[in-house]
Amino acid sequence: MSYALKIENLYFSYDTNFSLEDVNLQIPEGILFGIIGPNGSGKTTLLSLIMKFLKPSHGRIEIFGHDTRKLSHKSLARLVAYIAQDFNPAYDFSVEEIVEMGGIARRRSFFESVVYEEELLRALSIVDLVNLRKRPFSTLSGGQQRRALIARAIYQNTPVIVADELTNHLDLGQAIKVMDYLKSLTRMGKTIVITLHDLGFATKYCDILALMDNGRVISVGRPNEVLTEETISRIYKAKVRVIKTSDVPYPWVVF
Ligand SMILES: Nc1ncnc2c1ncn2[C@@H]1O[C@H](COP(=O)(O)OP(=O)(O)OP(=O)(O)O)[C@@H](O)[C@H]1O
Repeated sequence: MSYALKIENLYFSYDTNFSLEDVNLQIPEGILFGIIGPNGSGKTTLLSLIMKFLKPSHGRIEIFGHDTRKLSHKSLARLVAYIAQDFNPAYDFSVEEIVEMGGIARRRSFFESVVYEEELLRALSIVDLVNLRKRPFSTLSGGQQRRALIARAIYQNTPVIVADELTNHLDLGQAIKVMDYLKSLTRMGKTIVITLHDLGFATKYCDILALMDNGRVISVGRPNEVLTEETISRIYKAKVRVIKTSDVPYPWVVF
């Protein structure tokens, strides 16, 4: 099997008393991989280590066989596009200017300025934003802004997209749209790694889930393997029922 990401024996500590300990993950190519876990369990920290915003104290991360310690930030940006939890541009860029920012890693030099018009349109059309391309990004709704950031990641043209809580604060319809777009990208062969809080979205959309708690990955597998009543109750300290019916192909978490 071809792995997009391999994380081996990863350790990291902040100056506070939080540590990420012995994280091991193998993420196959072309899937939607969800990282779930309670607040403060270390999801964003793990993404920050993948993106080299933080340096592990021990262990290694490989992306398509490349040890990220040996990759320059530009080389990493050709393999992985990152969508952060909050994105507030300092200037009033238009939607298409925001999307074009994904092209920076593709430039041969800082001064080269090439816009791949066809690819730009394709990225915008995948997320249904072509008609809003000239609008200031700041005037879009929360859901449209997330879609523009997905378009930027598509335009960056990387095999892997990492996204932190992309559906937070979105209404149900917008959140479904965003997840549908991400799912459609896996069908184009991209590997998507996303953190999520909503277990309903996690079970419906993710091919594989990793459940984190207190800096450790405590379970990895298909949603129905990871999200058992016992595990959710223990880790989230919430009494739930997990319902499996023949007419819905994924488990329902109800409370
Ligand atoms: N820059 C930092 N310095 C010190 N401690 C930090 C820093 N960033 C995060 N932490 C701590 O590390 C722990 C894990 O935080 P992290 O943001 O990775 O969790 P998370 O699972 O993404 O949480 P949430 O679901 O609330 O976003 C928390 O206890 C947090 O307070």
